[in-house]
Order: sequence, then structure tokens, then C-alpha cells
Amino acid sequence: MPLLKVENLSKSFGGLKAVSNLDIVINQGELIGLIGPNGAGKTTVFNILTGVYEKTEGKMTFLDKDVSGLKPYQVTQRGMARTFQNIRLFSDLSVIDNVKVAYHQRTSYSTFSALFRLPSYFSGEDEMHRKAMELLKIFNLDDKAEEMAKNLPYGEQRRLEIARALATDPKLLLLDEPAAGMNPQETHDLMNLIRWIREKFKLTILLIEHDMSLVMGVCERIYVLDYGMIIAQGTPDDIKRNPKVIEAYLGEEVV
Ligand SMILES: Nc1ncnc2c1ncn2[C@@H]1O[C@H](COP(=O)(O)OP(=O)(O)OP(=O)(O)O)[C@@H](O)[C@H]1O
Repeated sequence: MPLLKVENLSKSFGGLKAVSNLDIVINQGELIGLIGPNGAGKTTVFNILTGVYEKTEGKMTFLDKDVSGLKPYQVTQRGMARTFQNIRLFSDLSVIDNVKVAYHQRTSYSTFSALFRLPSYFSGEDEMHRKAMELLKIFNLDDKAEEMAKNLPYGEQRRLEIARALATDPKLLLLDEPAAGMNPQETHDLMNLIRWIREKFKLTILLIEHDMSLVMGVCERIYVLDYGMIIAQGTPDDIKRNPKVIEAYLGEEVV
């Protein structure tokens, strides 16, 4: 059974068809790339999948259940988490609180115990603190747990956004340009981190990325979008050689 199945998905903004008759199948454990020139519709696909936009047409199933029309928080509860092209952290909260906010979305203690500060609330909070620190350690951010998120360098903010997404315990992680603004060394480290978290957290990953070295180096299969339509799909080697892809990028280096 595929983890995610998107069939005939379309999205129009007035007269503009931003996504057109899209078919995507992602199996459990895969690491898939979604690439395409600027304005091709990649982020719109993420926005539809995560309930930010309503689809115009089509069907989306996640673990064999229809996920159309869900609110973003319901999508998170079903097991999809994402990061954003423009980082969206709680910039005035500490690094650790950014992660804890995500854990709060799935804690089991009741509002009653939180309100009256019952022991179950405190043990829940302690456990959450411990787990958040563990996660920060993986992302090499544990030393910065008490700093305000906005004071972190850009590359660390990107890593924190991934850590926060993982705190919601997703099955599918959607990464929107995770290497944007990173230098080549940071991008290389990120590539290794993405591979590692997939194993460690048994994740399936769909990533949008303009950095071709990252996409080609880390993805097993790639879908290429152009003007809202899939013009190619296949392994990185297939994609590099595909004439339609080369044409869509107008001679830009795809390798
Ligand atoms: N809320 C919106 N209202 C109107 N048009 C939109 C909206 N969101 C996206 N679009 C349009 O849909 C098309 C696809 O945009 P999208 O952001 O999905 O592309 P993209 O492939 O993610 O681009 P980039 O690589 O530059 O981020 C563009 O023409 C864009 O202007």
C-alpha cells in the first residue's frame, strides 16, 4: 500500500492553473524529490497536501484514507509534517520552546490536569523537555536550547524547523527547499542529516529543492513539474538525461 497517493490533482487560482492533473505515488520509506523551475507549482502541491489550500479537483489518500479538505492541524495529526520555504519559527520563543510547542500537539494529559497542575501534568512536561533536548541534540542545537530562535544563524534555523516538524512524530516529512540560503558545506551536512533522520525516524520524505547536487545526491526518485504538470519522473540519472527536463530548465545545469 502506498503511503501517499495523489490522483488527478489540480488547483486553479482564478484563470491560472497552478497544478494540473498531478499523479504522484510515494511508498513507505522512499526519499522523493519534487523539482521544477520557479513558479512550476511545487509549493502549491505542498500547500494542498497540508490543508493550506483546498484542491480544485482530484483525490489524495494518505495511508489509504482520504485526506482532502482537512485542516492543517488535522493533517499533522494524520502524520504529515512540513517545513516552509520561508522559515516559519516562533522567532521570539526559545529554541527548545519551538520544539515543545510541536510536542504539545500530541500530548495526552488533559486540560484539567494542566489547569490544576496535577502530577500527571508535571511528569508530562518533564518527559517533553527530555524528548525535546534529545531531538535538539540530534540537530546539534542542544547548546542553544535557551536562545531565542530569531538569534540563530540561518542554517541553524533551518535545522530547528526540521527538528520541530519531527516532534509531531510524522510518517511523511515534506521539506520545502531545506538547503535554501545554505553554503555548500551546510548543504552537504544537511544531505547527510536527511539520510540519517530517514533511517532513525523511519520516515518517508518528499523534498522540494533547487540545489541539484542535494536532489541528485539524496533522492531515489524525482518528479519534475513544469507549468503545473509532471513532465518527467524517474531516478536521478533518468532525470539528468531527460530532454524535456533539460528544455524546461532552458539550458541551466541540471546535474
Ligand atoms: N495564493 C495564490 N494566489 C494566486 N496565485 C498563486 C498563489 N500561490 C501560488 N500562485 C501561483 O501559482 C503558480 C505556482 O506557484 P508555486 O509557488 O507553487 O511555484 P513553485 O514551483 O513553488 O515556485 P518557486 O520555486 O519559485 O518557489 C505561480 O504562478 C504562482 O504565482
